[in-house]
Amino acid sequence: MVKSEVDTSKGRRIRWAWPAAAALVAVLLAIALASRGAPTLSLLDFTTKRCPCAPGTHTQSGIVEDCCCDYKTVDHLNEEVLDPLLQELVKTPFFRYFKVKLWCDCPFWPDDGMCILRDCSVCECPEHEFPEPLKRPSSLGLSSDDLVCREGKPEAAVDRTLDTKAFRGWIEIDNPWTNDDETDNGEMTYVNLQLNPERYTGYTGPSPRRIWDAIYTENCHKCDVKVNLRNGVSKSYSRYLYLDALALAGLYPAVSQIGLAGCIEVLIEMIELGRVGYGGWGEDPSREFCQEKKILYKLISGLHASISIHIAAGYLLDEATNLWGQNLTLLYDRVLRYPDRVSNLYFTFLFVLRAVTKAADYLEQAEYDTGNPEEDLKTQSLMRQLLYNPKIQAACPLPFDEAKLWKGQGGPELKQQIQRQFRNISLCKYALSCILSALMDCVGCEKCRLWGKLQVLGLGTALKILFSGDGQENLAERLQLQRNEVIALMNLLNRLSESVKFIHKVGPSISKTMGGPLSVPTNLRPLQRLWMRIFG
Ligand SMILES: Cc1cc2nc3c(=O)[nH]c(=O)nc-3n(C[C@H](O)[C@H](O)[C@H](O)COP(=O)(O)OP(=O)(O)OC[C@H]3O[C@@H](n4cnc5c(N)ncnc54)[C@H](O)[C@@H]3O)c2cc1C
Repeated sequence: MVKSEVDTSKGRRIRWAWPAAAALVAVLLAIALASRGAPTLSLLDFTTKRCPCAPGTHTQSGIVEDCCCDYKTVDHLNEEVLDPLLQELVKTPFFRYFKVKLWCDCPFWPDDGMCILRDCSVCECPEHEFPEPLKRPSSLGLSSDDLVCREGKPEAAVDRTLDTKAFRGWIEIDNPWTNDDETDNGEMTYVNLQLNPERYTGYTGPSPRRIWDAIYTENCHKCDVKVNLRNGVSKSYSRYLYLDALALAGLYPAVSQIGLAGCIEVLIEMIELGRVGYGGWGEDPSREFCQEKKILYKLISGLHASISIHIAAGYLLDEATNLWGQNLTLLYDRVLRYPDRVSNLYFTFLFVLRAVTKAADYLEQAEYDTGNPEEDLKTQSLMRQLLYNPKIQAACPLPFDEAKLWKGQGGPELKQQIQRQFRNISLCKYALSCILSALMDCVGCEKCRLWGKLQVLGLGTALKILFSGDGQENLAERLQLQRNEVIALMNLLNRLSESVKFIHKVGPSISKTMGGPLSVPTNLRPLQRLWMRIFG
């Protein structure tokens, strides 16, 4: 009897609940459909309105979070314009060689990384296969057929005394944004990237885990700057030394890193403190700091997702038969089931694309000289097609709005605040590039280290372009990029473009088979799942 009463009351509750739930669902669906049906920013909107820099959601529809283009447009542009151009571009002699220091000491902990595959090792370029003008400006140049490295060949020493002469207008000085000394030719080697695809290498376990952990936990908060003045006075500052101000004051040559353990410690010998131009020592900007930190996190997460996607796209399925193919389970487990990682990949892609288009005038004027006029003309033409592409300009003219993102509430303090924030990100950029670059020396797998270094340099270059000043004005005159930075930037864009293309192609069907993104747990009731699908 009692039981029956309970059942009855339950039944009543259910009967009551359904009409209410149905009404609720109807309302929610109407709202959801209205918001989904609402036009995303059209091409025209971009030309007439300010970029919304959408707060976005972590679903792969609508506007990419903190960016100015929607997913659909990005996929479309990538497929139609970016991917075909980039695929061609990275094959050109100019973009397929990368100068890198492969044998490095880890400044943080002894290298315990073990690489289990032959694929871990990098094919370096024998001297005779490296484009002549990169060695001697007077040489005749090689046909594209000669520019082929053969995998498995022993590393050969290359003549490294060439870059400054071969690339007029390109500056070959030590890059303060990286941990490597680019002028140290004795340690640098040239690598043909085409022969060293980024794919599965078998580098797993505690070593890469520790590096990723370090990458995610390092941030600008930990950057202490120690300043030793000539007069013997030593001062410590917590990250608020404006390194950009020092750069402007021409003090970078006097800056030397004296240690990288956990933070950046910089020894600056200055004749007089007064030489530090505008800005000087800053006050605590921590209140404005989180947005920049968020951006840096998203960039790293996007890059990490891209690396995982390349591992999944080129996986050694059967070592015995050397069978390579796609590992879609890995793709799902590491990337697709986390919508934020996918969204961070799109964010990073748009961020780097914005840097490339922002530096269009500079990149167009740069010399792409490898001594093979035919190939070099092709490189230049591909760059132009990419930099001034009407489809990109119409559909996604401002992939990421670096100025808008840090905009405050307005008023007279606005400009000052933006300037301060630019300096923060500059310092962050320094920390990011420097620490990440140093961490790359701890990557135990050579091929992973190659691509890690290239992509970190590419990210650092994008940050440098976007935040070297506070506007577009005279960027081409102000900006100075090294050849290797441009190579890294465009190859990074290509890596990201390939990743976006791959998940756009296979993502939806895999998510369907594997059960959708993690944010919608499978143990939820249908209504709860519907709610989560609509509102995240
Ligand atoms: C610089 C670098 C380059 C590498 N290149 C290669 C390569 O070319 N080929 C190769 O086979 N291996 C490469 N590896 C190793 C590879 O990235 C993985 O570390 C390895 O495959 C082990 O994967 P895992 O499943 O332990 O997760 P990992 O990818 O190592 O991830 C570690 C942890 O980070 C978090 N995480 C993972 N992805 C994201 C994301 N997108 N955003 C936020 N958090 C995330 C998760 O908590 C995860 O458990 C590289 C490693 C490094 C550090």
